[in-house]
Amino acid sequence: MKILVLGASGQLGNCLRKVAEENGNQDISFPSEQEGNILDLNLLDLLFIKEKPEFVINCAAYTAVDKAEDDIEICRKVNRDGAENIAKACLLYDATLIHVSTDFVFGGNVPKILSETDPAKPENVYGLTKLEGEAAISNVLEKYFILRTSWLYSEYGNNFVKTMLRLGNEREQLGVIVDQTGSPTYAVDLAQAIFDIIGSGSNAYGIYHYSNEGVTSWFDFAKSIFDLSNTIVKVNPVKTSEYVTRAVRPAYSVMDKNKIKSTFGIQIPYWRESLEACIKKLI
Ligand SMILES: NC(=O)C1=CN([C@@H]2O[C@H](COP(=O)(O)OP(=O)(O)OC[C@H]3O[C@@H](n4cnc5c(N)ncnc54)[C@H](OP(=O)(O)O)[C@@H]3O)[C@@H](O)[C@H]2O)C=CC1
Ligand SMILES: Cc1cn([C@H]2C[C@H](O)[C@@H](COP(=O)(O)OP(=O)(O)O[C@H]3O[C@@H](C)C(=O)[C@@H](O)[C@H]3O)O2)c(=O)[nH]c1=O
Repeated sequence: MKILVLGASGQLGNCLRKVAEENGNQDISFPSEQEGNILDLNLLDLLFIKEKPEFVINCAAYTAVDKAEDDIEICRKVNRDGAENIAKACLLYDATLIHVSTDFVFGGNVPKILSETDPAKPENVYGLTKLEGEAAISNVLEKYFILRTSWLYSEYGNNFVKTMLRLGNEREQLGVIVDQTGSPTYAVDLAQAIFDIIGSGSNAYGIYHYSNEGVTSWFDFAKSIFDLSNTIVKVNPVKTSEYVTRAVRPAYSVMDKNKIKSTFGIQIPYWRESLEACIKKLI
């Protein structure tokens, strides 16, 4: 089963590489951003001809949520046009696309657990362009799995866990938002779930939600990061209104995972247990 990973040098790309190595999967390629620039259709064409993938995993994205507010054009190019380019290549070469999207497609103004059929209503540029990417894929292709995930972290790349560990060692106290609720996701768990979907041989194409089990706030998440890493730092709960950011973030973005669990028989770890596993690798 030949697999091609795009956006391979990012956080999730690195986790896919690590899990593939651990699983002994060698039939997978991880081209660099130059070899696999998703904005270049000719380059994608050559890559698909060379690799002949049956599955393509798209991890490439513009993920700087605040910066995106002032950088709409490039953000949309990567998150919408890039996704569309990959879908077109998948259609042409008969590959199945696994694309990663986000809880930020939801506005999060209502404290309701969100299923795949709930209406999306993004409140920031990043979420909007990711939603446009989802639509572009479903307009072009039938054979796709879109996995919406949330609050991704791992030992690779930039993420909230690594930021907290750094700030916790630099400062005596920190303010962390207490009124945004969601579910953290260890990118290694997501990587394994992606391989499970490929391995299932299922053709139940469509949109799926995946995060770790359980619900928390950024404040409680930060407290757990410091507890599990034995970092001594005072964490002060702050309200969203007191912590000014360029982009608006959802107040409540907890996603229902029943569809992915029942369709593929995937078992999802509880967020704190996965966090512990990640912290052990980081300290
Ligand atoms: N991080 C998170 O908290 C969450 C992420 N997601 C989604 O998960 C997916 C993976 O995220 P994550 O691994 O954390 O993101 P990263 O930002 O770590 O990785 C994205 C990668 O895509 C690359 N990239 C950007 N533009 C292009 C391009 N034109 N061609 C090829 N590659 C490109 C980036 O390169 P460079 O760094 O050089 O720009 C980077 O290596 C994304 O789709 C994201 O939207 C969903 C929910 C939460
Ligand atoms: C660094 C820091 C952040 N925060 C808040 C700001 C924000 O509401 C929240 C998370 O901030 P970050 O900038 O780390 O994460 P952010 O970029 O908002 O994370 C999002 O990334 C995109 C790509 C997604 O798809 C989302 O699922 C989500 O993971 O924590 C604090 O309250 N205190 C702090 O010291």
